[in-house]
Amino acid sequence: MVDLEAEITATPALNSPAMSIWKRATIPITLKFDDVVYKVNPSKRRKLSKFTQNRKSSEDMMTILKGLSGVVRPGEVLAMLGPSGSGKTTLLTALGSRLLTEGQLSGTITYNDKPFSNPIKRTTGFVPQLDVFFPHLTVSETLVFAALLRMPNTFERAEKIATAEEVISQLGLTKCKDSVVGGALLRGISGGERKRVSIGQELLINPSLLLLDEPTSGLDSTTAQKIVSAVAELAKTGRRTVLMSIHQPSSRLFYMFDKLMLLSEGNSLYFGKGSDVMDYFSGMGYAPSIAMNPSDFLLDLANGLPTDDRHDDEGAEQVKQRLVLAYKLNLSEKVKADILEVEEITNEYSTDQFHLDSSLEDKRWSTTWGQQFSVLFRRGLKERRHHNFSSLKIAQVLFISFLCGLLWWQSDISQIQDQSGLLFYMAVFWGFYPVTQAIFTFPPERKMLSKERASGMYNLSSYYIARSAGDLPMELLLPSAFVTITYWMAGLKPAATTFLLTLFFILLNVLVSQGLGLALGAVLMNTRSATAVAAVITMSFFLTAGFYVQNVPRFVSWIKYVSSSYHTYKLLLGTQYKKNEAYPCERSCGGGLGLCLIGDYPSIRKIGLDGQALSALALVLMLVIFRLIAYISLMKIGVTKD
Ligand SMILES: Nc1ncnc2c1ncn2[C@@H]1O[C@H](COP(=O)(O)OP(=O)(O)OP(=O)(O)O)[C@@H](O)[C@H]1O
Repeated sequence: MVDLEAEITATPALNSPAMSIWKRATIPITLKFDDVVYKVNPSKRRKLSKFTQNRKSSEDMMTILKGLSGVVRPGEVLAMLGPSGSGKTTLLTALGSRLLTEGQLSGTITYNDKPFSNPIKRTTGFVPQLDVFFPHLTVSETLVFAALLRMPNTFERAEKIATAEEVISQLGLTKCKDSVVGGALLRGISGGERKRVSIGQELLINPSLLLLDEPTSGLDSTTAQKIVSAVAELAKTGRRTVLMSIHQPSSRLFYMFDKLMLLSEGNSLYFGKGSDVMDYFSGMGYAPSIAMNPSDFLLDLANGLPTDDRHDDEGAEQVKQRLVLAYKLNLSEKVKADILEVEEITNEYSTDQFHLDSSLEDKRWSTTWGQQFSVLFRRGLKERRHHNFSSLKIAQVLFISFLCGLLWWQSDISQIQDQSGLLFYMAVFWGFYPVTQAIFTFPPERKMLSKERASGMYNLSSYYIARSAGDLPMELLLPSAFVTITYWMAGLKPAATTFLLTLFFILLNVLVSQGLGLALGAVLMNTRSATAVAAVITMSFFLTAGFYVQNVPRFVSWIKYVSSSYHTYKLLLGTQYKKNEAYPCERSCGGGLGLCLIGDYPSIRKIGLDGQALSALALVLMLVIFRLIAYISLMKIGVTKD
């Protein structure tokens, strides 16, 4: 496997042909949206079945977007302004076709007069409000992996890497390119740098349509200015269509937008040229009484608080209603006419141009399954190198292995009770430890998975297999070390086949337990709840494994068959002992030592040494079922709410 850092260093510098790919959008897009209404059921939205949801009366639904219309052309930047909760993110998400299935969306949204499609998806960049990254990857690694996954195969691997390098330099990230991005628990790059990395990830695909949700929130005005002017420049020079939601732009930023949309409680109060907005409201009698930032004035208006004493007698609700009505009377027809006019103009792009460009063919993924797997596997190893090769984890397992070896030091068959205790302990320890590790696989990556799947970056199966395989070497290495140390120290049967079979069944048990942990993490997507449920399940498995209690009432005795610990324990006993083998025992009558058959040893007789193949089959079935449950649970991520 080629080392990524070496590869990055070896890539051609900025004069690579790859760097020109994002100078101009491949296909300029005219985005039109007309009468967009979005309703959600504010309560119980997750618990309702589709059937019940359909029966819900429309009064129960909350309308978040109330008939919004507009047009944004290539090279234009539309800023959506409005108070918190006015619907900016929802509209932006709807326009990026990333709304969740639980709401009801109506109206029309078209891209060059066509509905959303896979080629549009792959040429749409979406920068979410909250940046989502793998904290342990460096800036450079983050962008290179994104380039390898998102850029189509019409580009060579070296070109993809060169493009990532170019994005780094264009966005001024060279200084921090080798720093880890960081996260809640790990100090990394600054907020402004994170935002630029986030934008950079979207620039890699040379987007024709770029949607940015609050790209300046939390940044100082100079950094915000730099980011917005870079984006405006990209729109102009590359004929890109850019939409951004923005809370309260400074006056410097305000004048960079070509178009403005002012929202209030899901209603449009203004849609049109940024330069005309102040005239529009002053024409209605609303003008700032003092010199102020236009966006402050517009936000006051959207909140129903005119900064003008002529309207002191009007309540906030009255002001808002008046503005909504005025929009409907004065502007909505104009916007609709604009939409119609654009239809004719955009016909020039609306033919099958997307299909002419091989990079935009209507196939679902930009890269092959194998490439996705390889990149995701390498990315997973890099991100989790600290976790997987944690010396604490290794020390923990080594300590337990040696302790077991010492406690059972060179035991022999005369101590059959002790030996079966060790076999039981091996079954339960390796039925518990991997579960607790695997639970933490998917929940921390949920947001990332959701974001990347929504961008159509990769197939779920390539992610799933790469992710589970990434942890496997360590997951298998530790139990192998444990079995090797304990087995020989404890004096279990000194035969290579028996040792190898013992190791094989322990590893099978590890894979089953890992599957259980993956399934619990994926179903619950919450490590705390998953840990609580895992504790109950694994304890039930231990209790029913046949070591603690043998005389189980018939009506609950079936329970052992669903316990992976029972099957593993039985397989370990069957590997170690044969039914007809003798062990030294005390004679029942006459005293003294004699020989008894292992098959007659009370606890072994109860569990039985027959049916080994069935137990192995049961473990294999569990392995498949748990992993299927995990996979099916992950399928909903990216198409339902986070
Ligand atoms: N799925 C949902 N269920 C219930 N309410 C929702 C849902 N989605 C959005 N809302 C509500 O819709 C309104 C608009 O939300 P949105 O996030 O679009 O606002 P915003 O203008 O982007 O706000 P901010 O500037 O604070 O990010 C809010 O009141 C929000 O609580």
